[in-house]
Amino acid sequence: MKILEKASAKINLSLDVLHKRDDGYHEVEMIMTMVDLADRLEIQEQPQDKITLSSQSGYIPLDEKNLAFQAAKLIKMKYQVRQGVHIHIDKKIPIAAGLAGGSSDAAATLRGLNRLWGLGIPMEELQRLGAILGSDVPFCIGGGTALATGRGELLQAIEAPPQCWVILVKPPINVSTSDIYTKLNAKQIKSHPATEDLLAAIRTKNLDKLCHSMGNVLEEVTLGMYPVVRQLKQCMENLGADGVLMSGSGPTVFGIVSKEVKAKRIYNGLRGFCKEVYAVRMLT
Ligand SMILES: C[C@@](CO)(OP(=O)(O)O)[C@H](O)COP(=O)(O)OP(=O)(O)OC[C@H]1O[C@@H](n2ccc(N)nc2=O)[C@H](O)[C@@H]1O
Ligand SMILES: Nc1ncnc2c1ncn2[C@@H]1O[C@H](COP(=O)(O)OP(=O)(O)O)[C@@H](O)[C@H]1O
Repeated sequence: MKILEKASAKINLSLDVLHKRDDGYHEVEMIMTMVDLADRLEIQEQPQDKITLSSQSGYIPLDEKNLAFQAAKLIKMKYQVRQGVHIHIDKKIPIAAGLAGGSSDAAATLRGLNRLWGLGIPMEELQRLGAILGSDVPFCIGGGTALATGRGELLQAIEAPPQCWVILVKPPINVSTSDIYTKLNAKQIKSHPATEDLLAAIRTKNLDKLCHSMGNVLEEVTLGMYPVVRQLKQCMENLGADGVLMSGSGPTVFGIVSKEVKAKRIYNGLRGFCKEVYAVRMLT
């Protein structure tokens, strides 16, 4: 049997850090949502009791380092499954981009293997398993739009934002999430995002207010280290995006617009600067 799973990219409409915890993680408050840019996973039984991976992308590990491999290993171990599986990842989400590509592949693997092996694991339990693999994995399991707290694994589902276009641009650099969090001084954050205003904007489907309430405290660190990210933000603003923000720890910058024609204009404008540009719908 072959199972197909879609692993969508996420963006952070807001990312606030409240403090650094004793376990080394940061206590966050984030509003996350999915966009229509996705990897596709084919999950298939194989006769031998082992986990194997393949991908058309030459840029992701195909061994234990891959988060999809780790997800398969975890679920096999927890539920004592003695069957093998082959996972093919059709990679479309840029890597180490702040778009949770690896986390979403891990989430899709957990969902897919739950189906393939008929394990009947409820969503909340899958999310608890996901949290072992990474802070973003629980959100990627359920998708939708959520307010995430704790280290990102505590989720409260909220309404979808109003319909809009999202233009994503990723400069040709890879950013390590761990590096960015290490360099952040949680006690000296200059400006915190207006999370309450953003929640209200989403609730009332007010796209203009949404665009003006977005914020990400990790920008301070990433923009300081990589000036190209600041330049791309400026460029996206100059091209007329209604709201512009860096996603997660970066380096992807996204712009929000309501009209397709404007999305296309910004997309074309950015293609002159960067190879990795996407114009996609927000998944509502
Ligand atoms: C920043 C965010 C925002 O959505 O996304 P990305 O930029 O990675 O997409 C996430 O919090 C990333 O989640 P994820 O990529 O799953 O991170 P994890 O594997 O759990 O952690 C990677 C490293 O980041 C740091 N980390 C992560 C989450 C958190 N709340 N506090 C932290 O300090 C820790 O140093 C950890 O070792
Ligand atoms: N399935 C996967 N897809 C992408 N990257 C992966 C995957 N598994 C492991 N990784 C590794 O995880 C790191 C972060 O990748 P990714 O999840 O794309 O970052 P981000 O969460 O910042 O978008 C990369 O160094 C990459 O090598």
